[in-house]
Amino acid sequence: MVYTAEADPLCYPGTSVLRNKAELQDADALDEFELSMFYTRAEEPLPSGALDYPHYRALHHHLFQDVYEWAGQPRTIRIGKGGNWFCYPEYIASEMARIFNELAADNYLVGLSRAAFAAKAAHILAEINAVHPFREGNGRTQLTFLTILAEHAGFTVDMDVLDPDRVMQAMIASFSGDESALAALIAAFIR
Ligand SMILES: Nc1ncnc2c1ncn2[C@@H]1O[C@H](COP(=O)(O)OP(=O)(O)OP(=O)(O)O)[C@@H](O)[C@H]1O
Repeated sequence: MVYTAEADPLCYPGTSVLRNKAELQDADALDEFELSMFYTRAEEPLPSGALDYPHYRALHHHLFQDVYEWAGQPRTIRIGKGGNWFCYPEYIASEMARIFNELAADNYLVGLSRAAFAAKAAHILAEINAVHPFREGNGRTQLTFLTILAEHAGFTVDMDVLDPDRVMQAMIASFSGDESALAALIAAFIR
């Protein structure tokens, strides 16, 4: 995913290719490697945790540990997409703590109807997306976390229902405060 970013020490000089463990300096080759390692790690048992920010970071670390030294660590530069700037790095920790406190206060969305779960999960995901804690891999960590959250709340999930383009459009709408499309997608994804 292409970002608007400040001059980025995580990239190879003069490029927008992120430094990576395989030392791939070609963007397409890195995308392919990243995707293949992501799928491999996503098939493995995921780190367990308390559905909190450390757990969220552990998920990102698990999924991207083969590709990036900084897997699981928050970004330190400002980034945005399509004209939307995400949370400034100095506020990431406090914002993520606030969001996960909200989730805990809501009993991790346990005991809700499908529609109510979907609406609240859409809100949590929209908030996490607006923070965008990592330099890369946010979307995939969001969906992995959503799966864990849904299963913890007693739903079964069908990842195949999630069309990547529709997820992205819904996520962009949520950035401007309209979480309805995201909630509808989540409602269709859980049973
Ligand atoms: N213009 C935008 N405004 C807000 N959010 C956006 C925008 N464009 C994309 N997103 C969201 O950003 C997330 C993608 O972030 P990132 O590229 O770090 O993740 P990824 O896992 O590497 O990529 P992808 O989700 O495309 O596989 C997705 O949730 C996507 O819907």
